Amino acid sequence: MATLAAQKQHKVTIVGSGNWGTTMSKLVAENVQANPHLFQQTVQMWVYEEECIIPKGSRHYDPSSDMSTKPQKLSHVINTLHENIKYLPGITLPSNVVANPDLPAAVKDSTILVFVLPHQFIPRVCDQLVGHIVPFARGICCTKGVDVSEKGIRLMSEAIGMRLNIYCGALSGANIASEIAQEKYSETTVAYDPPPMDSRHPTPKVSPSSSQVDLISPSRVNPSSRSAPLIPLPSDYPPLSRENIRKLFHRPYFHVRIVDDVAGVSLGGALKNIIALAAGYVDGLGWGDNAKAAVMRVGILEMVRFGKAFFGDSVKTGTFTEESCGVADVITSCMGGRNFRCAKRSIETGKSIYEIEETELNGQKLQGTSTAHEVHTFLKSQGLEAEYPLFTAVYDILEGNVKPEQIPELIEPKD
Ligand SMILES: NC(=O)C1=CN([C@@H]2O[C@H](COP(=O)(O)OP(=O)(O)OC[C@H]3O[C@@H](n4cnc5c(N)ncnc54)[C@H](O)[C@@H]3O)[C@@H](O)[C@H]2O)C=CC1
Ligand SMILES: O=C(CO)COP(=O)(O)O
Repeated sequence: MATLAAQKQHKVTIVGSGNWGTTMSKLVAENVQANPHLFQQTVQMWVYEEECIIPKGSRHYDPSSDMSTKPQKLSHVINTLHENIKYLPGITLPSNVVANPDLPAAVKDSTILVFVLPHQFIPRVCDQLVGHIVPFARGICCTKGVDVSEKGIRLMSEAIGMRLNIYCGALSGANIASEIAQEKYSETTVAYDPPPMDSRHPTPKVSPSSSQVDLISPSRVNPSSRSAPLIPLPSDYPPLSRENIRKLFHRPYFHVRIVDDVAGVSLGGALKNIIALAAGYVDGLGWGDNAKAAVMRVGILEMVRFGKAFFGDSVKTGTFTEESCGVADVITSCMGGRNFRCAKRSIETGKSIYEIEETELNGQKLQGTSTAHEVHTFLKSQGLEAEYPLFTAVYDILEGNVKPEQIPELIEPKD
């Protein structure tokens, strides 16, 4: 009788440890415990190291302890208290989450890399990963943003995949981290559609003329241009099928739907942050829910138009309208997200949104402000700013070119 090859387990590293990164570490760590045949039991969480001190309001505050009186390394505090007191206070992490400030050590031998960094840090962190990951690793990008350069626009999952020469899917949804950390029900969308290529299948051919990130279509970086063919997953690992990826993320309180539209999922997460800023502005003006609904409506139309215009047939309209990563994320982000709250506060206080981010977010980062700039840079390069009046209005408000009070006239269709 034939014996089955000994199966290895996948090692998972969460690259990031902010508000969402720490929440992802918690739920992934719960799932690896539930699936020991698929996943190694320790989940590494890479921490961008900094010093912190336990604040007075914390349940861990103890004036007789060094941690409450002298600055300590954040990774040490997380591993000692099993709590990220800075970015996810009040939530106990499973003991199999190990905070690690050493990036190469954190990703060593990991076959699954879950990227949860603010998008501005992705390129640099990926550059630091080159040569330190196994070549057959797979990525899932939970970061919300886009990557714009003089070469064009690409998804963060593409930016990761092309820099590291790995397949990278995306996870995005109506997912305010603090609610999920408290195990309140939510849904998410995972875009995962890898080429059929474990060692039982041939590696897909890549055109020899492809020249990595330099190859661009008229409007965007060509996602299929890679420096080398993808490396198949060795057959002694469990397959990284959709079902097994679902097992990594699905929890009773975090319901996963898997689709194949990486562009739609990624763009929903990135562009809703611009819409949330607009919603924050009109709410800060005291204009009420109808005004908020109006900017959400226009923003959703621009989101779909943007996807179709620049990502073509790879984007499905239904991803925006039917999945958590689309309209649902716009709604939750325009009710309670950080971009919404900070834009609103900036109107209420008369301070710039950058000052609000600096003084009120305790190190957490907004993604909408830089995304508005990046999307504007890209649209301008295409001469298409006027086709996206809400995205353009948010950019112009951030730049001080127009006032939030002008939003209604700015988004009114022009004959
Ligand atoms: N917080 C949320 O509710 C959700 C966030 N997201 C997305 O997840 C991504 C990550 O956000 P969060 O985890 O919330 O982060 P965060 O905004 O809470 O924290 C900022 C993180 O950036 C790190 N950092 C600071 N400087 C750095 C540097 N130079 N290099 C690398 N890292 C540095 C900090 O250590 C911290 O971990 C973003 O794209 C965000 O849009 C997605 C869904 C929900
Ligand atoms: O992406 C989010 C909810 O899905 C969180 O949005 P903020 O970054 O605006 O808090």
